[in-house]
Amino acid sequence: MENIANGLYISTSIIAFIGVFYLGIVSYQTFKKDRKINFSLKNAYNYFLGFLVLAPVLASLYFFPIAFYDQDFWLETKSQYIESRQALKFLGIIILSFYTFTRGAIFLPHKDEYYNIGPKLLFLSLFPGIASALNVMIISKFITANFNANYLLGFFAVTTFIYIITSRISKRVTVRFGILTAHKFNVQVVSKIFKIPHRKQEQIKDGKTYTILNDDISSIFSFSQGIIGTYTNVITLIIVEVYLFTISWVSASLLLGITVLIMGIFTLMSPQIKKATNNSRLKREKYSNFISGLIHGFKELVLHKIKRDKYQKDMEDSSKESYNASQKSINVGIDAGLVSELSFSVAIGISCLLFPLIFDMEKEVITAFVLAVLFLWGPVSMILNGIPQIVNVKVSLDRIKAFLKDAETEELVSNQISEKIEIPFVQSIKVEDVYFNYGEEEESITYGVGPINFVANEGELIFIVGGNGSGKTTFLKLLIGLYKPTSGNILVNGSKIDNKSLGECFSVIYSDFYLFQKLYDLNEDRLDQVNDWLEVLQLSDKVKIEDGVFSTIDLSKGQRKRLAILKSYLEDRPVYFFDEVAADLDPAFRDFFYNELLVKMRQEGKILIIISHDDKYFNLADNIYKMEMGKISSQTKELLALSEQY
Ligand SMILES: Nc1ncnc2c1ncn2[C@@H]1O[C@H](COP(=O)(O)OP(=O)(O)OP(=O)(O)O)[C@@H](O)[C@H]1O
Repeated sequence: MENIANGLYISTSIIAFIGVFYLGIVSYQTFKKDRKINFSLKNAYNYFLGFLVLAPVLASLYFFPIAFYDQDFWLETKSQYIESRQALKFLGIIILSFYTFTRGAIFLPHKDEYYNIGPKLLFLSLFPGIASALNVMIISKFITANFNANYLLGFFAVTTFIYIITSRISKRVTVRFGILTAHKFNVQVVSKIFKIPHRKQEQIKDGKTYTILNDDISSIFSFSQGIIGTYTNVITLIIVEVYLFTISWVSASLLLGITVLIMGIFTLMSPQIKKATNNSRLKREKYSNFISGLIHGFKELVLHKIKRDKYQKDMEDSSKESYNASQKSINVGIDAGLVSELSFSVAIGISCLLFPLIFDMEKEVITAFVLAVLFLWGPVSMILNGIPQIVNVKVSLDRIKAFLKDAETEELVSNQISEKIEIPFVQSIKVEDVYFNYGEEEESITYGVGPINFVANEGELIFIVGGNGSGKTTFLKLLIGLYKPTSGNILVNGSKIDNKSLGECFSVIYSDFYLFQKLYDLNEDRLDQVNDWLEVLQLSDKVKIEDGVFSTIDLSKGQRKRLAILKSYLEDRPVYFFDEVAADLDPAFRDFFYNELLVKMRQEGKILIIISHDDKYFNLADNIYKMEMGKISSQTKELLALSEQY
């Protein structure tokens, strides 16, 4: 009894310490203004609801000694009983205070939801673990000892109630936790993707990005779900193992040894699981590339049976390969699981059949032991199932980390140079001896452009001409900061600026542009001109702009181009770069584009750089540059008119 009282005081101190520690953190976060007061009715309801869960917990403190030690526990006058009773009452008061104060943090929510959910989850998920361990102890006590079944039944009812209620809350919070974790990773990955240098991003296959955003993040979601279950089961395992020690230390030691052994088996097998999982993810990437081809190349594929059938076959093969690889990684997990189950069965066999003979154990003890061990089977296999998931998530995290590594370097570079440069007005943009190489230097075949020297001033209209592969698009990407020059400088208003800020100066329409339904960047001052522009673009009966969103983008190619031009105009940036924009426009609208729109924009002081083959309009140009074999040269209009080689 004295031991029990001491044990209770130790538990009480631990709970009090955790409570004070948590309150310290909450106070610090409140001081740092990370938490703000929020007295809502919902919060108050949740807070008081918690007392309903707490009531049976406190009731179980009353029932526990009656059920497990002495039916007259609360009546006995012996000093040890009085001491234990006091310790138990003290524990009750501390549990009540713990809830009252720590749960009070609900009225001071943290701005990062993790801080609200995390402690709640860790705390709540303890209960189902403790409750199910207590249930085993009750049943095993019922078999082995001569106790009044009514008390045990009462206690059983209380623990079951606690189990159900806390499981329900904990599972719901777990889902929230999983969603939050997956969302957080999603946000992180997407924000990093924007920081990957464009050249690197071009080299990453679609399949990789899809797999990272789908498979890897899903595996983080599943893991965050599983890990809480594992935590609850580990609590059950620890309590029941401790209990087993009180029944038979020999058998319990064996069981503990086996548990450690099983963990060891999994640790040894985890490199194999990791290798198989990694391989399956790579196969999945390959399959995702086929999905990308199916979406983007659908028109090409669907036209001819032979193409369609061959592509479908390749896709099926890749799908099979990907699932076979997953099967391999699952198989390794299954083998590890079976070895563990076998070890567990051997442990039961030895402790139930062999040890009783050797150590002369009583039948009741064996029965209680077997019962508890059999009960443990469920939590143990759930813990074991969770281990491959841990490996799985490790693979996903490593892949995400590797994927983002390039992004980190780019972020660092841009942070060093730029400090929120805003360029409202560009007077001149100058390119000085810029070179760029596509391949790495050690590669035998590399393609590069340079030297490029180019200048454009406010209110100038400049044409870029050149044959296929001469380097026009590469020059465009260099000028707008998508590619970083291998050497040379790009100056805006005479000053060197970094790539990111360079991009801010431009509004660009690429030859393979993507039209978003929402206008993410528009100058509100220009909004009142929208209807007039839609009229001019002959789109007013097709498209409306409401709250910055096009009512539709399901239009013909030429109409979409017109919409892209409007979108670009609404962006109102100082420099415009259009790559083959007029190519899909009908003659009337092409005329409007060159003779009216560009002229109007030039009058507004914009710098206009146009990649074009429309020699008919070259007379509008202030300057014409010609690209050949990656080099650029300024040409007079007259010279170009004589030459037909662009
Ligand atoms: N992503 C890339 N990786 C490697 N080389 C590339 C890449 N893009 C272009 N190139 C090479 O760079 C050269 C210039 O290509 P670029 O796209 O700039 O030419 P272009 O003048 O725009 O051609 P086009 O009129 O056909 O669009 C070409 O020889 C091409 O093979």
